[in-house]
Amino acid sequence: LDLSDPATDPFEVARAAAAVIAERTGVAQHDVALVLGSGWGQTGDLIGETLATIDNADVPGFAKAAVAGHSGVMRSVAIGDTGRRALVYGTRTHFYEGKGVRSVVHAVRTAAAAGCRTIVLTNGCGGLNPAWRPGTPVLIRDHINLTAHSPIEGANFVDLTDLYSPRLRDLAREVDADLDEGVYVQFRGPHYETPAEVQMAKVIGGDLVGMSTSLEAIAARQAGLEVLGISLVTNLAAGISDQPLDHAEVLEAGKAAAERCGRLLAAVVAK
Ligand SMILES: Nc1nc2[nH]c(I)nc2c(=O)[nH]1
Repeated sequence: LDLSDPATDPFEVARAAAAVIAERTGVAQHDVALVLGSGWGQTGDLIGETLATIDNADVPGFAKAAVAGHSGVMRSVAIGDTGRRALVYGTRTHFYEGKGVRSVVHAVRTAAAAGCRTIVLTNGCGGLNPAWRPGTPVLIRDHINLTAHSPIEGANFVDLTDLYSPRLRDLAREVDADLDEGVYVQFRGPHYETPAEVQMAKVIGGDLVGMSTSLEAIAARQAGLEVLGISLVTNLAAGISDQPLDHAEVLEAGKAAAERCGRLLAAVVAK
């Protein structure tokens, strides 16, 4: 079940992962999956009671997070008293880790194999709109994938119209009417963009720059999941303000926004 072996069927690894999740959580089906990006780490707790915690290393296809401070676990969380379950991933595999696109989207495929019909992809990102101060959550309306890669293998021409569900975006705005929307541009990373690259992103229609999410969203569409994407602007993208990027500022902004983001996630997921 080695995802890096071309002979392996990645969907078979996802089914094996879902079987471990069902066995360890005691439920055959989860309903909504959440990927918590930078700054979203603590928001999962506001969704409901954690009923099981599984170490990523115990689940086929997942690697133990190497990054200090990132939890290498996934959690089965009761969604309020709806009787439904959320599968909450505490960390994600970024494309820049060089583990291959299959690893980047494995959590998405596992969520679908575990029965989820919806996935909420969150991330931390840079904002191109100066009105979006650090700590502002922004709904993703569409994306521009600059990775030059796709998770889809073979002549499988998946349509990506309305990839970011208008229905779920409306639901989110019912919860928080002030939410703005924007186009998310995925760069490979791990370096931040130059000011010139940020201006390019702006010229081609981008509002947010990040290093995740678009490949996961494409895989989610292929798996038939309804997708909601929410970015947390943790910094102004390079060159938008004359200040250099500071990762400490990024993490600080994420923590400050956790309350608003947690309430938003909890309410959307419960609908
Ligand atoms: N590409 C890119 N990714 C990011 N992630 C975070 I947090 N901030 C940024 C940013 O400014 N650019």
